[in-house]
Amino acid sequence: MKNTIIAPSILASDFANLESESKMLNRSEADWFHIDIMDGRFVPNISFGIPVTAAINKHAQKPLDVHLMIVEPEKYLEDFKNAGAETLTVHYEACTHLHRTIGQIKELGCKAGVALNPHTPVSVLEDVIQDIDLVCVMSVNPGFGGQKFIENTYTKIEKLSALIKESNSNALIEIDGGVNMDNAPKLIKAGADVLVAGSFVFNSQNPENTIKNLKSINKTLVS
Ligand SMILES: O=C(CO)[C@H](O)[C@H](O)COP(=O)(O)O
Repeated sequence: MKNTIIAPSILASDFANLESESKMLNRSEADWFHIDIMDGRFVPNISFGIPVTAAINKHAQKPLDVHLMIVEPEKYLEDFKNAGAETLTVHYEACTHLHRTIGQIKELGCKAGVALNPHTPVSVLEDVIQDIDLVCVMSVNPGFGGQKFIENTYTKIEKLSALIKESNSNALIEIDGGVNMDNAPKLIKAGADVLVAGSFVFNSQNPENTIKNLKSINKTLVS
């Protein structure tokens, strides 16, 4: 069984203690830092932006996976790259010229991700799937942490896995929203490569241990 990437979402962390939260993630078995950028326009919530991302990057010793839940993301790609982003994920629903935006991300030297809202079918990615490094499947409606996982996600992962395979794409499948120890094994079995977990990690008694438990799921699954 492949090694699942665990990307805790900073959105659920203690914003007054980002240095210690970052150090906890450095110590933990987390693979990436997931950074949720919300603009109050694409989604009905505002999180934080470029300076806070750069501040987290000062302490992070792992790649920053930056999820842009914003309109006109192409205007800010370079700023987020300079703030430390390794992966830049834009929303399909926010990009009129998605192919151009993907090209801009790659020209910056970042990995390119595309996120899909729950209502958006994976088939919209048919003509760009070979150009991207990651598909972020939203398993909640974006904008808030702590929401209930949408069960249709499993079917969507299966359809996306088939599309990736038939297109000879190397894109990773990332699942974002409502991920916990109950649904994570089924998500991995369905084909998820990256699990984003916010409240399940940061609201737990021992976040480091919770990350360890998520990371160890692979070992319990028969390949
Ligand atoms: O993108 C997001 C919300 O738009 C968050 O990353 C996502 O909701 C993860 O948080 P949680 O694990 O608490 O559901």
